[in-house]
Amino acid sequence: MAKLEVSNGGNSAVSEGKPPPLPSPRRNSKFLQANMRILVTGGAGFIGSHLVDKLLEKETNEVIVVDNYFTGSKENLKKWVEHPRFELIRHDVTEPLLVEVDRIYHLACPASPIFYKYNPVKTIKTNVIGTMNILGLAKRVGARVLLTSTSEVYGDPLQHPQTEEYWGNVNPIGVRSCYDEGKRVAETLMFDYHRQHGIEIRIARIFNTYGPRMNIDDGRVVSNFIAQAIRGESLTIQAPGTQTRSFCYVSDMVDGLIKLMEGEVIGPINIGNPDEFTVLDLAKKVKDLMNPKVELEIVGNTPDDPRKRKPDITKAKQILGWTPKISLLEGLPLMEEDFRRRIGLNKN
Ligand SMILES: NC(=O)c1ccc[n+]([C@@H]2O[C@H](COP(=O)([O-])OP(=O)(O)OC[C@H]3O[C@@H](n4cnc5c(N)ncnc54)[C@H](O)[C@@H]3O)[C@@H](O)[C@H]2O)c1
Ligand SMILES: O=C(O)[C@H]1O[C@H](OP(=O)(O)OP(=O)(O)OC[C@H]2O[C@@H](n3ccc(=O)[nH]c3=O)[C@H](O)[C@@H]2O)[C@H](O)[C@@H](O)[C@@H]1O
Repeated sequence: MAKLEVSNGGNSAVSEGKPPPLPSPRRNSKFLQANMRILVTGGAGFIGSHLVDKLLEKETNEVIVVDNYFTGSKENLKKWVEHPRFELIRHDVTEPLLVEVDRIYHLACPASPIFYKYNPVKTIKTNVIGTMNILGLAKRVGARVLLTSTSEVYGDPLQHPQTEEYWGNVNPIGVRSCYDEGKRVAETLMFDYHRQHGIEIRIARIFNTYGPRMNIDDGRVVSNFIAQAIRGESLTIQAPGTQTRSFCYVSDMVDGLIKLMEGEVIGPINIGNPDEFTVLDLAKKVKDLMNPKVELEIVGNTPDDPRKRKPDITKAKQILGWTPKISLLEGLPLMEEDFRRRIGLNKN
């Protein structure tokens, strides 16, 4: 029996496991093997569309995106429509999918709290049934699958910064559970398909990522503050404002995801920028950089908002040779430029 790399609660280890399923004989033929065929679920969204841009820079990559456009948009991919190495399919991952691919980046899932709480039953179906469908596809065609999990699997963490070994502090019945418990089940499914069926898996635990192309009315903190500053509205700091987050620029995130997919270790691996800020710090930075006239307003918060979050990225550094390059002060102006263009308000 083949030896497979598996993770033991974040500690990479070697254990007995089934060998991965073989790609179909047709995919093995010399002609078809020339290109790497890559499926990106949720590829019309924020991170997904940046990932597609990066993947298509390589001439031997073909990309298929499936997306139901719940939070994503064709606009994000418009430069690739008609490109010979690109295909876009309207598809909901809660339904089975039949395509012949070598790699699957599985991102499909609403990510902003206002969107994932809008239809929580659909969110958990997307995480559970959607991930099972994708793993079933991987099993059939012998593809390697990467899941974009989340720092929300650590819940309101009692360990700081969070290492991959930490099991988390998650409310199983709260309003965020459709997302955080959904992702925890998705991770479990990944490992069970790996151990039981030999599927090649990779799990990234993504920490708060920001950058151009986020939905303007996405509801997440960086996009909200930038849109508010540009429109001259008060920046809405959800109480108490001392809660922390660590913000990763999207190009760094995409590099980390590709390194993880093409590396040897299955994870889970934290990918994020460890520079930690309070929400109040972030508001002050956006105000100073973009519109010193705007007010800071404390508003009510939502239940179970994690009080602090900062990734320990020792594993990403050592195993993937990855570190984030873009600081918050470099990334915010890049996002401001994109938001000003889309909102249609230039800097005075
Ligand atoms: N951005 C972050 O800070 C962050 C942090 C942690 C994890 N993640 C994960 O990364 C992934 C991408 O996040 P994002 O920020 O780009 O969010 P996003 O909302 O912009 O992208 C999600 C995409 O998935 C699509 N989608 C949703 N449900 C679907 C379904 N049932 N079938 C098909 N497509 C569906 C949406 O239309 C959208 O295009 C998500 O899995 C998210 O959980 C993101
Ligand atoms: O990185 C992660 O793992 C997760 O991070 C985010 O979840 P969250 O950190 O709650 O993201 P935001 O909605 O951007 O909130 C961040 C903080 O800013 C605060 N906030 C948000 C919006 C706002 O207008 N004002 C404000 O103070 C929130 O209360 C929260 O404390 C993402 O939305 C999830 O998709 C992702 O999985």
